[in-house]
Amino acid sequence: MEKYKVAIMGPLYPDARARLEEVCEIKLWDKSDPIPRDELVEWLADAEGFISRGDIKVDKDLLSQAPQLRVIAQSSVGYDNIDISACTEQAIPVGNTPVVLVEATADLTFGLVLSSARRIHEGWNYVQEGHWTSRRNIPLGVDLFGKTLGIVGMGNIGVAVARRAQASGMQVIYHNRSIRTDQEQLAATFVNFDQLLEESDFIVVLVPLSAESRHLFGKDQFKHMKSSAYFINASRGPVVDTEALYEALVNQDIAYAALDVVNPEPFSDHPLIHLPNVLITPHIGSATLETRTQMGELTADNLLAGLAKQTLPKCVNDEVNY
Ligand SMILES: NC(=O)c1ccc[n+]([C@@H]2O[C@H](COP(=O)([O-])OP(=O)(O)OC[C@H]3O[C@@H](n4cnc5c(N)ncnc54)[C@H](O)[C@@H]3O)[C@@H](O)[C@H]2O)c1
Ligand SMILES: O=C(O)[C@H](O)CO
Repeated sequence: MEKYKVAIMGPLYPDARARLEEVCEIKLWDKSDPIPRDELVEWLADAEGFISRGDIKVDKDLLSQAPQLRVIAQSSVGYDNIDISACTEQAIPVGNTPVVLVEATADLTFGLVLSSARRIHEGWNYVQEGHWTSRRNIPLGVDLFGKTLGIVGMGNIGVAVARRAQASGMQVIYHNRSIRTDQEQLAATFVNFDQLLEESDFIVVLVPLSAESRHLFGKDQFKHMKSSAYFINASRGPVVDTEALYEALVNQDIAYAALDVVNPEPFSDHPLIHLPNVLITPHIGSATLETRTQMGELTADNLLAGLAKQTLPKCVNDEVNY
């Protein structure tokens, strides 16, 4: 049997790789920098399947140069880098990896809440730098118990973060596109956006990036928050206006920011990094061995289903899912 031609933006985990190699002729880009656009265009000229990556823009122009393409899969739940309507127009189903990454991402997100509130990383730096001699004088942290956590984007990961917060004795309020039908069971209260900004001691952001959510958090929103508020973003960097966040932290309009995602990524020379009231991790929400392995498997399942013109297990544009 002739093998399917596929272009894959790595990493590609060993189990998924073995399955794909059985039926696919693979071109694999496994460098951490994104593939140059002209090289990608060349790769896609005869590709039937494509595993894309969040740092690659999949737009109309790219799709128009990929005449054989019949499925795109991506190892992430977010797909803001892909023009979904252009894919739908070309009858290309797009597979993503929701659900399998929920618990790992919720752990990291709540880890940011906990680490920033209790200054865990600062404590470790203090010990490592040899300052723990007789007395400790690092800034005091704050309790989680009895505080209010506001979640913006109460989807799969938001709900899993709420469970963790409730176990620590926090009250949970949330703002979402719509009131959740299971909110009684979640023991969380829907509030409007302004109310959430005003009442939360900790704000966790977990909305997908869209035209509506781009710069959802800017100068006015930070001014609306408590000056003691902790702001945690684990969604996408552009949901926040980075310069406005920097100003809010410098002016102490808010107390602290903990970010797993920033704009731009990678992020190595912005003054935000040098503020004392910031904690940044390099977009590692789902980065555990078990979870990344499952994401790799689901991505392979989506790709293989699309190549075989079958229904994708997880499809973003269901209308073209055969
Ligand atoms: N940091 C990481 O490594 C990491 C890992 C996984 C997901 N994410 C990000 O987290 C996002 C959420 O993932 P999920 O699995 O919970 O998705 P989900 O679709 O289950 O939940 C998203 C929720 O946000 C709500 N929403 C959408 N737009 C909104 C808006 N403008 N205002 C308020 N609510 C809005 C939706 O109604 C939904 O309930 C992803 O889209 C991705 O960008 C980041
Ligand atoms: O959307 C996701 O799944 C994560 O951000 C991984 O990129």
